[in-house]
Amino acid sequence: MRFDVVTLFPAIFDGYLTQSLLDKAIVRGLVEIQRHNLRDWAEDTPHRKVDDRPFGGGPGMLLQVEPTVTCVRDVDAMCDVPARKILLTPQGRRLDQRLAEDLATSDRIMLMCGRYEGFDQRVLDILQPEEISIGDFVLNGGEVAAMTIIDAVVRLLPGVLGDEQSSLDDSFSRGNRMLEFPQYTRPREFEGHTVPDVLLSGDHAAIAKWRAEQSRVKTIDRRRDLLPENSKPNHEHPNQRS
Ligand SMILES: Nc1cc(-c2cccs2)n[nH]1
Repeated sequence: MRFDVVTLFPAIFDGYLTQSLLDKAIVRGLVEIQRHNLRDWAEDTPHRKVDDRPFGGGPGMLLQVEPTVTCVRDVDAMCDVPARKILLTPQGRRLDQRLAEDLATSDRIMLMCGRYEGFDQRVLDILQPEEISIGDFVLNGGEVAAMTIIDAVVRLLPGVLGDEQSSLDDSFSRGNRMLEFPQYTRPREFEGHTVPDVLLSGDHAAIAKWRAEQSRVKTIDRRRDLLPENSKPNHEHPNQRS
């Protein structure tokens, strides 16, 4: 899979691209990430200006339609595979695991990272990108949202996670809608906090049963909305926080 990131701040991605899982996936040729600085498409070369004040007044600046549309078209044409265009915005469809799994089936994704007050509306009208939000909060720019999408998608690509780290059993993966059961590792006791005996028993059936119950209780307690209608308890669970 290839990602093309359109951004005013390509350097923001420097450290992120060298983090181990992503770096290994790139080195192994499982993913390619290209950055494109929107300022390279500025008409006004001395100042490389790509933003301007909004018509009708109002705070802040908008990213102008001409450099943005020209940049996206040029980047799209850089490789034969057409890019699935995604614009990061708080107004977009909320990212969830199902959308991440859908994105992971794409051969090429272009991530358009806005700044300031966003893009001139004609960028959306002309390019018709998919608008995606990573949550109901406002960031200073789309770059963090873009990294979130890259992170959630790359780990789903075949071969990226070894079998022992498979994403198949993740919370939310492939329709799984239960929260994770508690996990423990050595030491067996720390400051009086011990590991549940069942996990030390070697009884795999009992362990699986315990883990399933722990997931169910935690999901009821924290994310009852994830449970299918027919399995929602109609009483307050003893662990239910008030
Ligand atoms: N979910 C989300 C996206 C964003 C931004 C994208 C671009 C500028 S701010 N904030 N929150």
